[in-house]
Amino acid sequence: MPKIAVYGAGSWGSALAVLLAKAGHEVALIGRHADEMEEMKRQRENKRYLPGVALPSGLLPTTDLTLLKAEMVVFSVPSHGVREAACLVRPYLSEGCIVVNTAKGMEEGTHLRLSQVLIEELPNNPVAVLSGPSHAEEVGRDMPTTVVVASEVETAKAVQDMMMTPSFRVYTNPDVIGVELGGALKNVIALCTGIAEGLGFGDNTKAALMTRGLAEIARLGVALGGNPLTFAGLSGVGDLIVTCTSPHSRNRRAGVALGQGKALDTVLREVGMVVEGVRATRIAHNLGIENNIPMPITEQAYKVLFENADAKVAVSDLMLRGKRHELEEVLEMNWLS
Ligand SMILES: NC(=O)C1=CN([C@@H]2O[C@H](COP(=O)(O)OP(=O)(O)OC[C@H]3O[C@@H](n4cnc5c(N)ncnc54)[C@H](OP(=O)(O)O)[C@@H]3O)[C@@H](O)[C@H]2O)C=CC1
Ligand SMILES: O=C(CO)COP(=O)(O)O
Repeated sequence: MPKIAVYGAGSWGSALAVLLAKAGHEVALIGRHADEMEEMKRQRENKRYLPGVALPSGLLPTTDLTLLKAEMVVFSVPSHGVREAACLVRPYLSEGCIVVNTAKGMEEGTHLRLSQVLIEELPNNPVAVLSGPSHAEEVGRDMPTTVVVASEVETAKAVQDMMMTPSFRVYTNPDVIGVELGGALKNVIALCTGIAEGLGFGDNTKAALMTRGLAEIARLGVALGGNPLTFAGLSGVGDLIVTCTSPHSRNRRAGVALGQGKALDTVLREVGMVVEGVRATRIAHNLGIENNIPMPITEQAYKVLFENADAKVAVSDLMLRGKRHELEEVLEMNWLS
């Protein structure tokens, strides 16, 4: 069985390492704190990030970077750590080893997608992206899950072969841009549906935010080169649904607390894990302006997060926007032609 290394021992890295080890691979789960990895090795559990999930015997928790010499390296560090992590692991990777990014975000400052960051830093390695509706808590417990891997065809198929199990169904899609942007931008909308929930609004409001949120994700995504149909797939609407509705979602939970009136820094401290939607809101706001793409929901999220706007006023501003045709972009931009 091929050797696989997972770099980043938070919730997602741990769940994927469990999945891959159960599939029969020899897996090194590489974290950055020796004491925590030793404890994980002793307890056979990641008590901080994935409590209640036993680590199978084929999974080695470690800080030993030499174990990155593997056939596939899965990157599971938050988006803001991806470039630093790529530089750190570079000397240890075998040439041709597939690098799979599983973080959902973009790089602040450059506005690069994370696969672009990895390609810049790891030019000798094929890079793939794994995305889709997949909470660590459920993957760690073998609950049926479907995801998508995006890259050039042969790499995507190799990742599909290595990762697919009876409870983890992996589809391929060549549209790397669409898959990555769907995964990064849904976090903004999940924060917003959480805020609506925290304000005491109901399912109509959440469905409105999800549907019109998808419209603006696709609008920006297509302008940046994504395939419109990808946004109707697992990494688009699929991940949007799970993140906006699941009790596991950190973005949704952070939104609920914000809607209840807590301050952003308090909320981030309380969640205690990465809330990618905060950075993604800043990035999407800037990308919308740069590309002249209307992003009304993102715009209001930006005001609430970074300009102290009242969330209730933000919802009301969205409701009072000028009249529009529902399928404006589809008709204007000939998406279906
Ligand atoms: N959790 C989930 O269900 C899913 C998460 N994702 C995505 O995966 C990515 C990681 O999320 P997740 O695992 O949930 O996050 P967590 O907050 O659970 O864990 C983050 C992990 O990354 C480590 N880390 C942070 N910065 C660096 C760095 N620069 N170098 C090395 N390690 C670092 C943290 O270490 P330390 O403890 O030392 O800070 C921690 O182990 C995110 O982009 C998320 O959107 C995607 C699908 C599902
Ligand atoms: O991307 C995810 C599930 O597909 C995880 O979402 P959260 O980061 O909001 O928990």
